[in-house]
Amino acid sequence: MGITSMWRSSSTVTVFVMTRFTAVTQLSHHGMLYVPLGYTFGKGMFEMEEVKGTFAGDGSRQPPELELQQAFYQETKPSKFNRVCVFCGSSSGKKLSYQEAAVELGKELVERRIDLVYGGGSVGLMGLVSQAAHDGGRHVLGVIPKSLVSKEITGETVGEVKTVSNMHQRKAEMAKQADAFIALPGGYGTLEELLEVITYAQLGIHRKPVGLLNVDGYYNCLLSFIDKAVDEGFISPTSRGIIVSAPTAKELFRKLEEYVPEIDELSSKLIWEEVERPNYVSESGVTT
Ligand SMILES: CC(C)=CCNc1ncnc2c1ncn2[C@@H]1O[C@H](COP(=O)(O)O)[C@@H](O)[C@H]1O
Repeated sequence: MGITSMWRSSSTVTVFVMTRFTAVTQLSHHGMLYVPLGYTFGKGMFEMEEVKGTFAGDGSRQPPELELQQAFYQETKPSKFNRVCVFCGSSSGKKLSYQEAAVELGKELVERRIDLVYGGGSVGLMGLVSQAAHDGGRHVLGVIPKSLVSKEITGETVGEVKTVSNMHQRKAEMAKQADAFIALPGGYGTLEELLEVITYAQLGIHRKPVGLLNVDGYYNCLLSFIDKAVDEGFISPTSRGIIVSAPTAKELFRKLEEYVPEIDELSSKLIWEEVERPNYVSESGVTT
């Protein structure tokens, strides 16, 4: 049996959320699984007029069309991620393969019904990945510091634009919005964003997967350097495992979907105040 919509028990959001949390433990106690539908189903998920999820043993009550659609959508959701953050070059790079990989990644987001958050604008690989995701009907969120917002600097952002005060806020906002991170080829900006999310994962501040799209071996030198740092005792083998890499978007997603975070024993004992990790707590309040 599936419960295809959660119920509203109170006019206050806090009590509503608490009701949902306590309900989940009740359902588990009775051996039932709670699989969220996700906002991507659209307005149909907010339909409250009709009672759903009750089935008469004699077959006298059959599920309505909307309920069947919800169940189908839920069962066929091709990814556990709802929104992925992509870091990539504000330049296009010299090889066509980098540009093709950016478009390919955008199309993979579409195929897996995953939305995109990125640094905004239309320059370089950033423009290609966002355009491909947008063309395929995904929600695209570009987060731009106000100093870069001018179209002469970063071009036009497809989809929604969120303007923030500075580069720090941009990273915080992108991280908060995403369930996972992927780096395409890029320069200093891409490396800086990538290394921050790896460092934060190492410290146990978040548990979101981090993927490196190693197009045409672009990141081979970086990966070799990181292996050297492991050999020389500066990065633990456990922390080496934070970086998931693959040459194609498809393979990378397969690995990211299976990724199970492992944190060094010392880091797992650290307690981070919410104020130190606001950027990794999603809107729903659930830290991943
Ligand atoms: C003045 C100027 C060069 C503007 C164009 N430059 C940019 N436009 C948009 N995002 C950027 C820009 N530079 C760095 N970023 C951020 O850093 C990454 C790209 O930097 P890079 O090109 O790899 O190093 C992106 O993920 C983005 O979040």
